[in-house]
Amino acid sequence: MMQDRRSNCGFTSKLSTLKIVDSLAEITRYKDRELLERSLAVTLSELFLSDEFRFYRITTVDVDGIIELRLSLLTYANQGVVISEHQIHEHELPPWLLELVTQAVETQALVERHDPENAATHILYPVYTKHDDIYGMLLHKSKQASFESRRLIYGLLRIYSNYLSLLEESHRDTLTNLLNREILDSEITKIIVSNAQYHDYAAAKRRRTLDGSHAWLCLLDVDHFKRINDEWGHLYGDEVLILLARQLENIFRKEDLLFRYGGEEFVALFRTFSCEDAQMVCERTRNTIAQYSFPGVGRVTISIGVAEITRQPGSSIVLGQADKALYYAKEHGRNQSCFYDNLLAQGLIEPQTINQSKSSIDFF
Ligand SMILES: Nc1nc2c(ncn2[C@@H]2O[C@H](COP(=O)(O)OP(=O)(O)OP(=O)(O)O)[C@@H](O)[C@H]2O)c(=O)[nH]1
Repeated sequence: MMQDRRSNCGFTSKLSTLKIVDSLAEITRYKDRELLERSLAVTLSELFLSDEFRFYRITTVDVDGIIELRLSLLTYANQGVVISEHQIHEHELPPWLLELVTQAVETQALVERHDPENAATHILYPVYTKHDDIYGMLLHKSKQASFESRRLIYGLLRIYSNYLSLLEESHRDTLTNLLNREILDSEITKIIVSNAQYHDYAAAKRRRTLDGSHAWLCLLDVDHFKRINDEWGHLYGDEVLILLARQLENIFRKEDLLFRYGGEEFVALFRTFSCEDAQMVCERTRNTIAQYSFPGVGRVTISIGVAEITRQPGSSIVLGQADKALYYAKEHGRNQSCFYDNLLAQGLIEPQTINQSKSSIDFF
């Protein structure tokens, strides 16, 4: 009986054991989340050759007080062929899928639906974070899904999400729980690489083939932080850093990335549709912090240096440019935000060179 079911789901027991071991090794080979998801999709479609897999990321957005679910397709795999991530809009999704997702979110369990037209079954597996929130959904389309195949996929997804949690933890700063600098470089590089695929970057922006948005790196540094440590002690200094991180999380949007970059330095990566919007974001950040009363310490200000991420030859150049703007802000009164391009256009600073980029950043 067991043998029958196994051959139903398309693999023999010996081969499948080897394949599963290989799959586990493959899934846990990557540190980059996107590669991890890709390898999961490839693995599943190699194990179940005639089936289709789609991996969706689920996010929630607050639209005028109503929480809406948003899906983006991270990977699509069919017979080992993987098609990469793209954002999808709700109207592109069949109504049955939205219904299935809602059911899975409500029941927090695997749900499925028979598709008589294609004589197939759609099985939707929720994927959880370590806090038991639903992080994504795996949609498996199969003509012969068995009990064992469901168990196996469920098990692989658990391994995947446990590994993802470990990875996420290793990317977090232990004091503030923001992202740490280890993955900052790769996040900047991803933006540079995606910009670089356009030969005429400026024209691509005008035509909105780049979705019209600008990507910014904002380097924030606490003013006179040494004085806080000296006057109140390191524990209070640490508390300021923790509270500042929470403030930044409130100010920036969920999709923006926040890092603790050094001792009292933070980085935000965010997108806006115009330079003015970016200036507004930075000023709002600076102002909110300046008005916040840190328990026991009182008012604390920050200085901000900003660089646009375009097609610089490397992440250290972007960081160097933001650092140069930050240095200018510090030297000219602190508690202000300065943009590298504006300072350069006004002749207030010299262009950042590759050699400077290697040495100008402080590490902690
Ligand atoms: N409490 C605490 N202090 C830290 C931490 N990391 C770095 N520091 C301290 O942060 C201080 C940074 O001082 P400086 O680089 O001189 O800068 P600043 O006093 O903020 O002065 P400006 O940046 O010029 O406004 C040093 O005293 C470091 O010891 C940390 O994790 N916790």
